[in-house]
Amino acid sequence: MYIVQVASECAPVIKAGGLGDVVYGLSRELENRGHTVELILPKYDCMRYDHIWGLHDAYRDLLVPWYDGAIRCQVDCGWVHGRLCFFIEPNSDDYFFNRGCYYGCSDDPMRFAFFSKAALEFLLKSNKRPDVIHCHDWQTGLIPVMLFEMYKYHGMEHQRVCYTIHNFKHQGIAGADILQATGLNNATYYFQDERLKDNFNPFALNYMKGGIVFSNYVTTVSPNHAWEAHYTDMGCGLGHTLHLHQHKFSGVLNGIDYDIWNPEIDRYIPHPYTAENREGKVKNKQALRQRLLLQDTDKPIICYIGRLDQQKGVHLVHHGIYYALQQGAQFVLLGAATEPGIHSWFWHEKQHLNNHPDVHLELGFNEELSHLIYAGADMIVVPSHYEPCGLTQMIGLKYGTVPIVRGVGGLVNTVFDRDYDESHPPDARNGYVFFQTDHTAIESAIDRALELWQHHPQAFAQLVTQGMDYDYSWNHPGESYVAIYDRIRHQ
Ligand SMILES: Nc1ncnc2c1ncn2[C@@H]1O[C@H](COP(=O)(O)OP(=O)(O)O[C@H]2O[C@H](CO)[C@@H](O)[C@H](O)[C@H]2O)[C@@H](O)[C@H]1O
Repeated sequence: MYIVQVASECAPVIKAGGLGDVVYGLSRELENRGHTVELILPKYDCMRYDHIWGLHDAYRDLLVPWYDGAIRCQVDCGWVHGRLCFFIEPNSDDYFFNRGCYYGCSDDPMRFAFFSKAALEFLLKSNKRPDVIHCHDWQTGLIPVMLFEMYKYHGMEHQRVCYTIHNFKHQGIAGADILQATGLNNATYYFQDERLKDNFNPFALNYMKGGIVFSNYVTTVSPNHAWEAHYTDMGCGLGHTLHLHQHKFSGVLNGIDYDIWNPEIDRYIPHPYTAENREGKVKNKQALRQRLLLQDTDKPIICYIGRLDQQKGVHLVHHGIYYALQQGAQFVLLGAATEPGIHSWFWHEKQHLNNHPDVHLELGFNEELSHLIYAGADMIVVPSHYEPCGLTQMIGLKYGTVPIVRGVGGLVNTVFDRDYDESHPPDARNGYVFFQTDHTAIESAIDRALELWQHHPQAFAQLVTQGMDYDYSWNHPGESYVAIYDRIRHQ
């Protein structure tokens, strides 16, 4: 099969969070299975060019119709750790992707509508006719809309779209001008309940809703979150739309790329280790302390790695830091906030705790450091408010870092409480789960983990082994996506 992934991120060249990991990991798995995969991405000025090999011109003078005229684009192509990627660079005064950031601009809906249009135009003009176009998140929600309303009539009638939602919170909301810009026009047609009209704001168009309505198949990134999005407020207003399209909607649990996230071969950690021999993990813990200037004591290290966002339960992360210190543990946090309020909150905490020998808060994005933290910490907290899948708990498991998670979304599908999970026998449990959002809930889960670490080291080691034995590779999800592609290809 010939599959084209269109997304706003692909790790490690463009990574703001888990979307990048998934786009890269799934693409590699599909190629390993013998399929042809290409990726279409924006050419951001701030992406990691050091991760692209052989960047060269692929298509010059791609004229992308936009409003009444056209924007001239250049498409470059190169390999990102073996994946063939096409990067779209528009030449216009809008500087869509030359902003020094991936997201966070007031015209984001316009920027990514343009990217979606350009991606389709590139496929059309370069005569690429994939069996499946796999689109991700709101940024590419307009692709199936434009494909089936416009491009289908210009030679792309056989292409099918699989649309994956990684985060229902961000849906891409725009006004009627987007219809003129993209050439979809016909406002009366698109401002219909069964098309793009936002379910709550009658004057707005919703890209993600468009993605759900027009795609041949829709997934989100875990079975439990598929249920939550359909039946609870976690669908952020799209529950009814999902209900109407339930025949083509399901949850596929993400995988982890074990070529990148694997303590046996991880090039960012000084001491490799395996589930059977974890001496390296002890040394990585020392290396982590040295790197972050933490005191060398006989204490467990609890970590948090992730975006600092309401989604991630920041108030519980914050409480977790102080509670861990109070209970005699060390704490390491690596996170970046886009919301100014959260950023300044954690920045002040960092100043406040700066001279504390048992805690380090690293505010910013640092891929290399994240590997050392996964390898050196004993436990990882993921107290999310909601979590479509969650990768950090799965990476933690692979690195023998016991997850302490809130029982929501994909966390429920991947972490099984050592003491209370009744659906798994004791030798298949791998972490700690709490459900409420108050302080007591996370405290009691941390207490249980620390108690085991401090007083029953052998049982803790056994729990680590059980976690490391789990297979959250792309193997199973890869199979599921191929089945979905096969199903829609023959429609
Ligand atoms: N400051 C930092 N420095 C270095 N690395 C950092 C970092 N902050 C985060 N990361 C890395 O980014 C990834 C984050 O994964 P998450 O599952 O938390 O994704 P996120 O919430 O962004 O995305 C959404 O998409 C993913 C993928 O579908 C879903 O798992 C998730 O639930 C959903 O919210 C991990 O690889 C982590 O190590």
